[in-house]
Amino acid sequence: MQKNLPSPVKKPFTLLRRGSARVARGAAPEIAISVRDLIVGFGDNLVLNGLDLDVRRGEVLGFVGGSGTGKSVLTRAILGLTPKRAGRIELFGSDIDHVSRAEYDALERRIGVMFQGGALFSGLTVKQNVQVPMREHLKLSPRLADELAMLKIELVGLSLDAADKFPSELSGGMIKRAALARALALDPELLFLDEPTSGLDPIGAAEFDDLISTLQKTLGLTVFMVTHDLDSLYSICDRIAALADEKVIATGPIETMLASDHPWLQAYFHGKRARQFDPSVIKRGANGAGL
Ligand SMILES: Nc1ncnc2c1ncn2[C@@H]1O[C@H](COP(=O)(O)OP(=O)(O)OP(=O)(O)O)[C@@H](O)[C@H]1O
Repeated sequence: MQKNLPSPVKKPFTLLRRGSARVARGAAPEIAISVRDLIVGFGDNLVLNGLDLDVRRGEVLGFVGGSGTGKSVLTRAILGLTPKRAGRIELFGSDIDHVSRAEYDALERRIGVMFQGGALFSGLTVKQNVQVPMREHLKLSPRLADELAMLKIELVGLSLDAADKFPSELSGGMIKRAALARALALDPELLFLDEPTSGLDPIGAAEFDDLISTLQKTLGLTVFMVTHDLDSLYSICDRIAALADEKVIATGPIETMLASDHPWLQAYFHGKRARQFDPSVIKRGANGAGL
């Protein structure tokens, strides 16, 4: 997915059209992201064709699909970075094609994005990277900006002396944590994670999964996570959505994926590199039942 993602991070929503429709008011919608009949293509290459997807508030949704099927394109379309040909995308109940400038700014502040590879600004320290979204959206004194950045750095499990290091001085795992700290800079409700465990060794990947899971629970986050990591899908995802044939072909808990007879899901979840089904590692709901 990295090939199409900006580096360093490009501002999400830059392609949003700013109309005049009002943001839905009243009770908070249960659906954080709603996508309907989405069509995205490049020339003759139709990548997404009639895609529907809901991401519920407070869930971790794992988004899977073969290489080149359009996971990145969907993520970028939701973030307003890739234009669509047709369809409707709502964030927190607001149609992103019809929000005013003020509503757009407010939406942007509710979202954090961790791009694959981190997409940190190489000329800025970790602390300065974390402060980039704060500078864009908040009017903070330097002292408060420093204190807040240090809090985020601590939150993701980095030692405080990492704050003054440049990305080139960090390990792969530290870069991911720094990128996560930046994604959390504005206390978002919705977090986009792009292959967060790729490139980590199994222990580092498991630790990162635990971190995401802990943060999601303690901060009440909704998480949209593109991943190829079966361990993440089993252990931290409430539901999984699978992309194939230009659409979401299945959504549901891991059991739904395991039971599907779609050839791609069969190959992915039961193929040579799949793991043995172990119910004890599946994420459990509050009542102890599988979700
Ligand atoms: N800006 C673009 N211009 C032209 N084609 C594009 C563009 N962005 C993506 N594509 C095409 O869209 C298709 C889907 O690409 P995408 O990067 O979304 O796949 P992916 O599912 O994220 O793959 P991977 O798992 O390998 O990262 C590919 O055929 C890709 O070449």
